[in-house]
Amino acid sequence: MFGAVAIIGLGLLGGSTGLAVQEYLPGVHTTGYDADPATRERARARGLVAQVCETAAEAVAGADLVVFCVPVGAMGAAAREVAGHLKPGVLVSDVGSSKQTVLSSLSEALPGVAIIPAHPVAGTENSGPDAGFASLFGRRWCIVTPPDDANPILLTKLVQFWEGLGAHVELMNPQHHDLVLAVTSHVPHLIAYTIVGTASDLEEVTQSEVIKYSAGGFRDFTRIAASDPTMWRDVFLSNRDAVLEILQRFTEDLTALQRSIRNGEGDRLFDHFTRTRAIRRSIIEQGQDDARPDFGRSDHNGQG
Ligand SMILES: NC(=O)C1=CN([C@@H]2O[C@H](COP(=O)(O)OP(=O)(O)OC[C@H]3O[C@@H](n4cnc5c(N)ncnc54)[C@H](O)[C@@H]3O)[C@@H](O)[C@H]2O)C=CC1
Ligand SMILES: O=C(O)C(=O)Cc1ccc(O)cc1
Repeated sequence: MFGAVAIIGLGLLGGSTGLAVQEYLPGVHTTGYDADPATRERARARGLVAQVCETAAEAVAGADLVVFCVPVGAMGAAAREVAGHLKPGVLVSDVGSSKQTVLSSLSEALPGVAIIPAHPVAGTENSGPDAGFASLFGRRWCIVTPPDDANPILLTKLVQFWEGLGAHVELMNPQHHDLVLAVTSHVPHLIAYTIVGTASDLEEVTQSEVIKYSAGGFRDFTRIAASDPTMWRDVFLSNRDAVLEILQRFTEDLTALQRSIRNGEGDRLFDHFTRTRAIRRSIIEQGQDDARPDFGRSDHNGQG
């Protein structure tokens, strides 16, 4: 296991990682840095890591593992700040929601350094240093995307690190990761951003009616559409090709449903909804629904 871990970016993911390491891997020393001074202050107050440093260079100086927990569009700039300050033999990783562009940004900024990106598929609509909690990763998937030439010892250590925080680990190539996450996460977020915007732009329906009568479906969309604007702007710009590919298919499928409604094709609608209901049921059977089982303590702060 790594002796010391540095976390760059102390928001939801960085804070949760720091808290989880301190709780579940107590022998591992944690340092951290965030570009925002107010976030560093909150990180100190909450004890997100053992030592909050004033520079990224100081945070990574003694680290065996450096985890970048910044928006995917900031990975390159954050990595450039630590170039030349890393310990020999260090492993650099991240938690970004897209993987191909992150791998190239980190590799460009840190030539010759071992880099193995990862994506814990765990989060909430909240962000910032007050949003993190230690059990975030419990029984959630963490997708690790090693480059072809990844050092197998460092890869094993990274897998053990995420397993130590309670995650199930799966290996995947970055390109496939980006396509899978485009359909399971990125496009669904875009759909939520769209429908909530559509409802708020309606002239015939007032804002207070939207709030008052928001039934389950719309409420769920508003939670997702409250997610961090910087993070999601970066996700869509960085995973552009896969998102556009899935959006194209989605639009075609939506048009087919639209046609069924216009033509009164009840059987087609019924068959489609029956198929999608089965998918939801198999997710629940595999224990992957949102009711997080009892990994760790009850320190989940009720968000998400
Ligand atoms: N929010 C979520 O549910 C999930 C997010 N992710 C990924 O995790 C990463 C972080 O997301 P969150 O923690 O949600 O965001 P966040 O907004 O809570 O935290 C990001 C932090 O990075 C800091 N930062 C930005 N640029 C920096 C730089 N150059 N150097 C140091 N600090 C810098 C910001 O000040 C902020 O505190 C993103 O790449 C996101 O795609 C992955 C899984 C879930
Ligand atoms: O809050 C939710 O429902 C999420 O979907 C959280 C989330 C956001 C981004 C990720 O890359 C992984 C998980």
